Amino acid sequence: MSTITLNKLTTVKTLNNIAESGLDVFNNGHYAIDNQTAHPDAIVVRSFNMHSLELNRELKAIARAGAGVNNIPVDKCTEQGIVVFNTPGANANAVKELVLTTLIASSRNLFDGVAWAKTLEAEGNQIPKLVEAGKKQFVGKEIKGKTLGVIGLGAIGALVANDALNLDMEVIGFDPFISVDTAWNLSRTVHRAMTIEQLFAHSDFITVHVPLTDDTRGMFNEATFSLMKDDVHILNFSRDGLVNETDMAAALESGKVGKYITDFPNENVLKMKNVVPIPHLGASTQESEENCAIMAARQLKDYLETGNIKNSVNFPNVSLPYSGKPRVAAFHKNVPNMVGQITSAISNYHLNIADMVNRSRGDYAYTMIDIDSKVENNSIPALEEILTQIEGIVSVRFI
Ligand SMILES: NC(=O)c1ccc[n+]([C@@H]2O[C@H](COP(=O)([O-])OP(=O)(O)OC[C@H]3O[C@@H](n4cnc5c(N)ncnc54)[C@H](O)[C@@H]3O)[C@@H](O)[C@H]2O)c1
Ligand SMILES: O=C(O)CC[C@@H](O)C(=O)O
Repeated sequence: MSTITLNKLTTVKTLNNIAESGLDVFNNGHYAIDNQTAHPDAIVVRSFNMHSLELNRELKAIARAGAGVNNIPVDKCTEQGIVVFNTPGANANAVKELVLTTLIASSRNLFDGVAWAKTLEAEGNQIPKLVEAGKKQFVGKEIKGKTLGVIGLGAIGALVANDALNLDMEVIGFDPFISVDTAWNLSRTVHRAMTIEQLFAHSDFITVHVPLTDDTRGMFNEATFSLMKDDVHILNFSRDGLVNETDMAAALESGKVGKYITDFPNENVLKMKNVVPIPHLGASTQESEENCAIMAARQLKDYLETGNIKNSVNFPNVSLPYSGKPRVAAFHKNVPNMVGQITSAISNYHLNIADMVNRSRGDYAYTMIDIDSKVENNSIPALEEILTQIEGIVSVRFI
């Protein structure tokens, strides 16, 4: 259990390179960007692995400028009342463009062909003749009329599915947890696979756009490869852990998998036959980096300044219009009578409640209470102390 209060100058630490336009959001005199501090109030991160990082007592929130949060110890953050945000959809177009680019380029053996052409540099005026003689080794396949299986129809998967239809592909999608918003945006001509096995059986190309979780880890393995068409091309712009790399290496050797296009090279991947290793470039566009940084920073700033939560992966979305009245924001266990105990403690202090909101998510809940009278600065620590002593309270903040 920890008690936290907002400092005069709020310290934000960045663990990766974050676009300037995002950091500019904090440029109002109330924040200090300090990448050396061990006591940040907030962290902005991209892919930095935070699992072995100590979460300091002052830390209130972490914003992931991107989609995947498997580099963040989300459960530990929840237990400590640290809000984790991500930026849904902010880099989806960048990833979609690279998926479609590499889908076509690898089907046409473009990467191998270009690499081969460069080896001819020393051949002088023989180059055109050698090109015409050698190009037959790179004859590819068109994607028109082929079937693309899309696993995960979220922000990226839905964009890929819709645009692949416009490239005259057949598209089959699988997502048992599809959101209503995405379902509305998805073309009606995307075929719905009722099981992932159905998708495996019908696809010439498979692209995966799901988060890495305990359920999805290793979903591409010897058993699932055996359900796929021979020479299937697999595109992985999601996470390396979705693929059993030993099984993938064997499937590429045997030709069961014709090509493996992955955004996650490592020492195993680079040894594989017919692999197309891309150095994690899915979200690496100026537009996407700016979109993610600005969205992450705005969400973080809003939370620090008003307590409102939008796009958190571990706490509920909560919005209470901020009137400037003193506000108590409390994280607590999602158990009976927490709100009753918090409001009683406040009224016992002779403070009147103007407005309040309570939302729960899983085992935890968040309550914000606006107080209708001035709260003297010297009484805040005592009230904080009383609130934090309530059993089930994780953290309390006065805004
Ligand atoms: N290569 C990159 O640079 C890059 C960039 C952005 C995202 N990503 C990765 O891509 C993933 C997807 O990103 P997004 O923005 O589309 O996320 P998203 O949350 O919008 O979509 C994920 C979708 O996967 C679905 N899903 C979850 N479990 C599933 C399962 N077992 N089977 C089928 N569908 C399942 C969800 O219902 C959701 O619709 C991220 O989690 C991240 O790991 C990589
Ligand atoms: O920050 C990046 O460059 C990659 C982000 C990407 O992996 C994500 O999950 O959004």
